[in-house]
Amino acid sequence: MTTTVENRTVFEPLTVAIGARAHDVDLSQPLTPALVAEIRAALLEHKVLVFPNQNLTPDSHVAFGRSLGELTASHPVVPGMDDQHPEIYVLDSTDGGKAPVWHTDVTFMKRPPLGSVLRAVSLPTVGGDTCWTDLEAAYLTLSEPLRRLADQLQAVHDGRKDFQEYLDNRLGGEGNTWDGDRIRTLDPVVHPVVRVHPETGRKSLFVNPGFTTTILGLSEVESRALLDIFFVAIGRPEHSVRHRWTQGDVVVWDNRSTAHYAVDDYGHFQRVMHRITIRGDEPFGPTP
Ligand SMILES: O=C(O)CCC(=O)C(=O)O
Ligand SMILES: [Fe+2]
Repeated sequence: MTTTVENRTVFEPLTVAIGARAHDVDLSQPLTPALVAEIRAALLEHKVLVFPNQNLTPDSHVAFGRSLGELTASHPVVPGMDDQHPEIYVLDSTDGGKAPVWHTDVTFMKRPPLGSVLRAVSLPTVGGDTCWTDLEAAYLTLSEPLRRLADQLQAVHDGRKDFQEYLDNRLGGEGNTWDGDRIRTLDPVVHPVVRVHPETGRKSLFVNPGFTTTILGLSEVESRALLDIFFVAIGRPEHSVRHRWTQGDVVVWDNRSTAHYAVDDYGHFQRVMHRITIRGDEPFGPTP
């Protein structure tokens, strides 16, 4: 459904499953409470909101993020942009800032972010799109018996493959403060395989090829086979939206019910994005 505020059309759906584009919204200006409420409601309905042609600075990017919720540090491990902007995570393709795999952000922590606000700062001349996919739709592609099984499972999420070396070698073992704790180790965490959205009550298939390594209580072979089945359910084009960036575009996503994939099709061109993250809560599964 298209959303209107004071007779203006604000959000136009991009697909029936996921994604909407905002019209006539200037994120550099202070937002009225009514508009903030519309953005929050649209995020629950569409999961991914595209705000084209914005003119944000690092300061106004942070200010917009704050209007949506409490911000985290840039990342548990990767330092923020500078002392003035510790919340901004700079993804620079020439310094490892690529993510060409379906993943939900920071699920290797007990409390992954609620959502993120990503801004295109410097784009390659070709390629560099980002895709988001609906994990509620992924859950619904599973057969009923498999859904019943998934509802009961828990899985291990491990960020060490991606961030341990960075933590040890580039930061001397001292990461950022996350949920009040200084990060010195990246101990794997356990989350339900099916996450219940804390605001809508809808179920998502909350595993991801980026960070989920095993399913608790299964043999290694069973765990691998079942994760493969779950991963195949994630990322169908029909459940996904792909954004072709223009400089200044801002995209907000709900990290509780989506995964995303940054397409690495621009070779050695530089691509720089700024991301801020909104603090989230501990995922919970369906009650038996
Ligand atoms: O670079 C992008 O388009 C997205 C990268 C990513 O995974 C993120 O910002 O969380
Ligand atoms: Fe990401």
